Amino acid sequence: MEGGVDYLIDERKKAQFDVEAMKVAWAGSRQAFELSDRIAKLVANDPIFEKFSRPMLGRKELFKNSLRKVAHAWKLIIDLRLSEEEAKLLRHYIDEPAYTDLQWEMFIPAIEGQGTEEQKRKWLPLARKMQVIGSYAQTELGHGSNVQGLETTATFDPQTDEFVIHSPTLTSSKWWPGGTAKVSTHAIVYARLILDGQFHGVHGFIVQLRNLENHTPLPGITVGDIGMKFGNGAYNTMDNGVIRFNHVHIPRNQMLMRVSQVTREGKFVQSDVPRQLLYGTMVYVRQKIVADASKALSRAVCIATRYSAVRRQFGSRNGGPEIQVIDYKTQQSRLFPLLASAYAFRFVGEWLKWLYTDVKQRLEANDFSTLPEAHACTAGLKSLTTSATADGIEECRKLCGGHGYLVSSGIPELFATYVPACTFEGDNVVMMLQVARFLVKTVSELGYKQPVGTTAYMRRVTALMQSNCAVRTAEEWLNPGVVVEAFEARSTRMAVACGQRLAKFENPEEGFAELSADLVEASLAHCQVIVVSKFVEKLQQEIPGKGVKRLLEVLFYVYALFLLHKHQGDFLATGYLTPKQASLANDQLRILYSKVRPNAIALVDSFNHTDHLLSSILGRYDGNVYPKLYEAAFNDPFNDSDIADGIHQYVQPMLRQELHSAKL
Ligand SMILES: CCCCCCCCCCCCCCCCCCC/C=C/C(=O)SCCNC(=O)CCNC(=O)[C@H](O)C(C)(C)COP(=O)(O)OP(=O)(O)OC[C@H]1O[C@@H](n2cnc3c(N)ncnc32)[C@H](O)[C@@H]1OP(=O)(O)O
Ligand SMILES: Cc1cc2nc3c(=O)[nH]c(=O)nc-3n(C[C@H](O)[C@H](O)[C@H](O)COP(=O)(O)OP(=O)(O)OC[C@H]3O[C@@H](n4cnc5c(N)ncnc54)[C@H](O)[C@@H]3O)c2cc1C
Repeated sequence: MEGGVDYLIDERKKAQFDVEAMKVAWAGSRQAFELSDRIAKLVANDPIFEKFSRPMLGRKELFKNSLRKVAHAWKLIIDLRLSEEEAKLLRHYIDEPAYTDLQWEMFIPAIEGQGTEEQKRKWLPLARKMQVIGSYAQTELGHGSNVQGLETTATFDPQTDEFVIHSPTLTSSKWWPGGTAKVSTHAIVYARLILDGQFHGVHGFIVQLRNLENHTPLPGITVGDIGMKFGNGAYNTMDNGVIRFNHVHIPRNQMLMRVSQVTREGKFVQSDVPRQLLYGTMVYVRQKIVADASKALSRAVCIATRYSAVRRQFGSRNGGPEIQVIDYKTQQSRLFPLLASAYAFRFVGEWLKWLYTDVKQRLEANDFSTLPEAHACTAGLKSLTTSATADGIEECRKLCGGHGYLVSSGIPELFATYVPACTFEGDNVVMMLQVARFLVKTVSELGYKQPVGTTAYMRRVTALMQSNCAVRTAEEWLNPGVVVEAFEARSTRMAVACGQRLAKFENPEEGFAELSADLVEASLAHCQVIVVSKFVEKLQQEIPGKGVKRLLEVLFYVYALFLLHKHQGDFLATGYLTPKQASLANDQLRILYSKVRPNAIALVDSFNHTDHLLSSILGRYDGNVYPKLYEAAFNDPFNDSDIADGIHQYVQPMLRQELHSAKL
């Protein structure tokens, strides 16, 4: 058997649900599905957006090609009058990090969230028309996570009514800002505000970097690229920059002044707006990153699932077909939880978008009450989903065996592009420690303050601490209430235990540092409660289409019981489950895998990923893997000639024993 075309045709016949309806459930609505499908096809059919050859290009060629794609995309946006939502979908399907990500997802949101009305009126139209191109320059060579430790200074000069932006040390050089090395004309630069010799915290300043006529850096600005990053292609389409400022003057009205103001006289005025709003752009982007996780994981899972149905190993008797690797229970136990996670992250991402929209509206009306919860949720879910997705993509590579290591599998580039999400917008451990602070505070207030939002379950602290799981059979695990309660009890017990241990320290900060590894685990447990509960809430909604809801229920149980199995140490140590109950959960998990099995291909088809987006021979929709792998090998430019450069010079002298006289 040369190709897997027939295998995938057979697999699609096994589906026990309406795939078209599942596509709508995945997209969120019929309208969202149609929009997304239209833009996906627009990109797939446009040769300028070809990306299969990307990993073979050198850095300069790669970058220039990326600039061309953005220019073409921008032209399409104007010609086709695409809305902002459509433009962002276009970016998703083009699938290439570029300076526009920073322009649209950080520079513009930073001005929207931290600018005054006057600043918004001036800068937003320019940015939205791409008449200025902006980036987000926060991180420095010496500090990224510790924003309060940034060293760049913005000193007010009352003589000229200007701020002087300066990099006083090597470590204060801005380091990483995407889009900055070669493209952006402006950046939001985060710097320590100095007024009359006094430090007034870190603030954002709009700084022009380049001449708008000839694109050269302005006087006092040294700027360049920080160098090649992990993987060929991948994030190297982005020009991450280094910037040094040598006493660069900017007008006073280019400090983002919604949170605090500096008057003409150089006086600092703190408004009623909490200082944390300066971090608002990161809350916005973390929410986007959560939404992005399901997209990335679903791509890897789609490739690994299709290939697992095509690939056969062992079990042949008398020359008959071998076993499809997807039928191995070990393959299922590694793959199906990732499939279920993609759906879980899709739904929690949808909810987080709602939460963010709600917070944004409140912030605009100067209601800051839900900001701590939004910060904890975005930080925690960003950490949970990106870590699981990065690990999941790598697991998908292994699920594809040796061929998964080929660039043409599509997985190496996806992995290389995706993994920095565990670090940027907040290192994942640092983010979980933020959740920990929120949890510790919630637990310490339990005696007199009702927890709300995602910690509301801790109102039942007494019951969750005292009652134990009642499951007696594997079947009894198929109850959403039972499953959610198990996660809530484990999380509450872990958080309360941390709180009790912290109370023994005289210095709370010392205690927090000492117990930080346990606190991270408690935070993860809490974030898992959120993901599991939001999946259940999704299932409580009306979900049309034959068999769709039933399959989503199966995936919910797979996701939750897989986590329970993986973290059974926590569930047992906190005393909520007995070893027997944990073992019953695992028995149920095996039954669930057999329910997923006939639907696996249809479930990944429901992501509606085009072959262009997957850019994978192993994950091709038609399953025609082997002929295409063979064809691609001989199409590789390395195979242009039978005799590679260097063979005559370095190999033949060795074969002839003439190496000592050869010119090397
Ligand atoms: C072709 C045309 C196409 C057009 C369309 C294009 C569209 C493109 C679409 C693209 C989609 C892709 C989307 C993704 C793009 C992403 C690109 C990413 C590139 C990467 C960028 C970056 O990485 S930017 C830099 C990010 N840096 C960080 O995240 C730093 C992390 N550190 C921190 O956030 C903080 O310093 C901290 C959280 C660690 C806090 O430290 P510390 O304790 O020192 O804090 P403070 O003392 O300052 O404050 C404590 C107090 O504040 C609370 N708090 C902290 N953060 C927040 C917050 N964000 N919001 C609210 N509250 C916060 C904290 O909990 C404390 O509260 P207490 O109550 O006092 O405890
Ligand atoms: C591809 C990419 C694009 C980026 N784009 C931008 C951009 O456009 N603009 C921008 O401003 N920045 C950008 N960044 C920078 C990014 O935001 C930072 O790298 C990130 O915030 C992490 O900070 P750091 O590098 O200082 O890590 P560090 O904080 O130095 O982390 C190193 C290690 O220390 C640990 N650690 C640090 N603090 C603590 C703590 N308190 N407790 C326990 N452990 C701790 C971390 O867990 C990690 O293991 C980008 C980064 C990447 C990789």
